[in-house]
Amino acid sequence: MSELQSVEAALAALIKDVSPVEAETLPCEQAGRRVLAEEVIARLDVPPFDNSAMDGYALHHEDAGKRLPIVQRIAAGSEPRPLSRGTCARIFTGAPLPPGADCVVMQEKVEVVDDAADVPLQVPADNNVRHRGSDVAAGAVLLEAGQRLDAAALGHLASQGVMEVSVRRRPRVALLNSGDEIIEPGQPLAAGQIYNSNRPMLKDLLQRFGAEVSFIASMPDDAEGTRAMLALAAEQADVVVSTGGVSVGEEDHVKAAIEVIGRLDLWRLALKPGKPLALGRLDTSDGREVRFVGLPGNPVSSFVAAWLFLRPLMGALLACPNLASLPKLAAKAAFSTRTGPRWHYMRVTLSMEQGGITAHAFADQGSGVLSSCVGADALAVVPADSQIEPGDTVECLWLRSD
Ligand SMILES: Nc1nc2c(c(=O)[nH]1)N[C@H]1C(S)=C(S)[C@@H](COP(=O)(O)OP(=O)(O)OC[C@H]3O[C@@H](n4cnc5c(N)ncnc54)[C@H](O)[C@@H]3O)O[C@H]1N2
Ligand code: MOO
Repeated sequence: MSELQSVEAALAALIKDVSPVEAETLPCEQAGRRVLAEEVIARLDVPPFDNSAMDGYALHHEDAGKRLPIVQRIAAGSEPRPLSRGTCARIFTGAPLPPGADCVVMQEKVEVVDDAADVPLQVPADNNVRHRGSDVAAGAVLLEAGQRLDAAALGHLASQGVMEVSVRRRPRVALLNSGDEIIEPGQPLAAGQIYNSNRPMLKDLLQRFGAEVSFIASMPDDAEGTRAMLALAAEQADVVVSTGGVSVGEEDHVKAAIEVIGRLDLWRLALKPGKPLALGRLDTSDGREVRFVGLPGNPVSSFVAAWLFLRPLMGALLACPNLASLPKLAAKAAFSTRTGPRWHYMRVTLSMEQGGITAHAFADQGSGVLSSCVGADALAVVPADSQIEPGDTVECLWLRSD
């Protein structure tokens, strides 16, 4: 396993044969950000009746240009009477159109004289009318299976009177970190120690990708303790994620532990940052096989590899196509760089400039420099053994989506 593996090959190995987690039924108000396990079919036409898009006057378009007596007043929520030709109805936004009317003139364009309305000369049929079923037709697919329930999707469900939905349960992830030098915020720093930045960062990313972080622990920097903690973590979770301890030093026990108590599928990628990433599996006492992702300890390596690997892994477990890959966009580089044998995933901010999108690289792209991830809009992907000059086009992976 000395060859560097491609990101593509590693991702394919990671999600191969991953089965989606089970479905559960949840009230809609608890289902935000969850992924639909089944498609939802519309029960109702939306809007359920023809209605007015404006506060104004409803009439038949052939009565345009006349002075029309105002013969009824239709508020939202009321049931209109049929409208005779040569008359009009005062109507409000969202109120049902009366039978016999086919258009609405907004009140700003109408002169009211006594109990009659002078309407403009030309009013096309359908003017300011929202037709029954124009948004959603009953029987049509309202939302597809695999759709993440964002704000608009939740509104769409409510517009149908839907109160509960079948969604994937959140995949349970055990999050471990290695390194005796790593301590938690709240404790004073002794010489040589650093705070655990990867734990809250990875926890937040995992939750954002749809996971429940069900178990969090630190692994001791020894072989036996590392094996015991990995085995315990696997019992609690669908996926075990660790950070640190996957490189080549004799203090790096994680990869070796996986080789003893589980199986190592792949190690070392042509990826900068993130080279020593390790992928494998662990067996549990109840006969389950749990995926293992060993992220490198350098904070930036963990951050980048989480976007590249943990997000699509959650996509496979949740059967959610949007999580399978990051949105791509082409940008003009505002930087120069040269790569060696690894593909470089550079943290960039994006700006709109004449001629399109420009990518600005953070000045220090070191894998320990976490400030290069704060405020990053995208990862600019620079292939191995290549050179980028300002103005060259680079492919960027957008980090602002779910
Ligand atoms: N001789 C070699 N040394 C290294 C190689 C190599 O190929 N040959 N690879 C380097 C690369 S690339 C990376 S990336 C790192 C990854 O190593 P590990 O995954 O074993 O990570 P650690 O050694 O445990 O830690 C690396 C670095 O990150 C800090 N760290 C670790 N965990 C956390 C945490 N939870 N929060 C904040 N910071 C953390 C740790 O203190 C180290 O500074 O290996 C290179 N070495
Ligand atoms: O792969 Mo390491 O992440 O370059 O520092």
